[in-house]
Parts: sequence; structure tokens; C-alpha cells
Amino acid sequence: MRKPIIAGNWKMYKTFDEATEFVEAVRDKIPSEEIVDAVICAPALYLPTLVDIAFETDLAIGAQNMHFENEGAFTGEISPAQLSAVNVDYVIIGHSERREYFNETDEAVNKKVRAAMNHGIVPIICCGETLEEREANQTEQKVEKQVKAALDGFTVEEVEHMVIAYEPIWAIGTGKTATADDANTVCGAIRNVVEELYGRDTSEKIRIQYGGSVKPENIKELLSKEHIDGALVGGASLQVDSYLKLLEAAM
Ligand SMILES: O=C(CO)COP(=O)(O)O
Repeated sequence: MRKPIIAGNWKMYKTFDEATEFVEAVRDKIPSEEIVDAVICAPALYLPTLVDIAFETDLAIGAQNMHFENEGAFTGEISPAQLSAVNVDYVIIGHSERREYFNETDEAVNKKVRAAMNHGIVPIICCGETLEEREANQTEQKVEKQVKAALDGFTVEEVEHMVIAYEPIWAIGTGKTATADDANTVCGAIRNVVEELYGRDTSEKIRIQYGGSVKPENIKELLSKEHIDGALVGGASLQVDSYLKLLEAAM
């Protein structure tokens, strides 16, 4: 059995006070990390403070992006070494918003996954198709290409620790969720790619999340599906009540 992983992606929301108040409010209400992995991926500016507030609780803190180099003349960027030095546990890599607005390529995603693994940070690797691609029946082709590129050059042990998030772009922030069956089909196709590359055992261990308008009302059905091991959640992770409900549904 794969342990569910529910990750909030706060994107560019919340002031410092709102972020710290949220983590203070939820930190003692998080289910045991033996049952579910609970993560909040916050704006980089708040990470050290949130890691401190969540210290010795079952809540893990993640970043939403990072550079692949350890250091250098990259104005405005944050490195994997800098994230691991403040004990960040997870990092989202290759979110469709990064790919679309910041020109993140499959090659950069692969380098970032490499960098995350080198620093013991768990990468949440995002993939997903546009509406156009879905309507042209290119969903699996697109996602397979992204996943193959991201996972290129790792060992079996490394891949088992990664998390993949399938987020159809047309379902992000739109209120349109993929049906649980459609989401499961694509997550199953992703698992097949992992099997093809790294073998059955690894494909059974890697966790695959669904993301795109996940809410307390629809998460149970999504998580009941064979290949969906968790959720990457934007809007519904911003309120304490709704975040806790998402975790509850995963128990
Ligand atoms: O992009 C997402 C999470 O990374 C999904 O966002 P929403 O849950 O707001 O649709």
C-alpha cells in the first residue's frame, strides 16, 4: 500500500502573517505521518519560518520551485543547497505555471529533479496536458514525454522516493476536475512509463498525485482510485478548514 500524500501549493498567495497563522493553526491537527504525508508548499520567503513553526509536528514544508545549480550568478533564484540548509523537505518541480510563464523545459525539469535528489529533497514532479492536447487525444503522449524526460538518469532507489503529480492544465483553478476515472487512467499510464523505465517494483512504489480543482467534496472519489495516491491542491489548500478536510479524506 502506498501512503497518501496531500500537498498544498499556495502559489503566490498569503502574506507572511497569514502564512504563519495558518501553520500555527494546523500543525497540531495533522494526522500522523505514518498514515498520510501532509505538505504545504509555501512562497520561498516564508520557508525557514514555517519549517520552524512546523518543527517536530507531522506537517512537512516544501518549496514551489528552485534552480538546479547549487550557487552562482542567478539573480532572483534559490538553490537546492539553500533549501536543504533550512530543512525544506519537498519541492514542486515543473509545475505547468512554471513551464508556461517561466519557460521551464523538460531538460531543466530533469536537472532540477537531479539537484533535489542530490540534496535529499523530495521532488513533486508535475506533468499534464492542455485542453487542446486532450481534445486531440494526445494526453498520454504528452504526459509520457514529460515523465520520461524528468526521470531520465536515476537509480531505482531514487525514483522510489519521488512523487509525480498529474495536473491537467485545463483543470487548474478552473473548477473543472478530470473525472476520477479519467484521472486514474492517466495516472495508470504514468505508472506504466515508470515500469517500462525502472521495473515493476519501482512503479508500484512511486506515488502519483492528481491535481486540478481538488476540493474536500471530490477528493475521496479521486483517492479511491487504484493509481491516485494523493493530491496536489491549490485553492482548497488556502483555508485551514478545507486543508484539514483534505487530510481527513486521505486517512
Ligand atoms: O495547480 C494546482 C496545484 O499545483 C491546482 O490548483 P487548484 O487546486 O487551485 O486547481
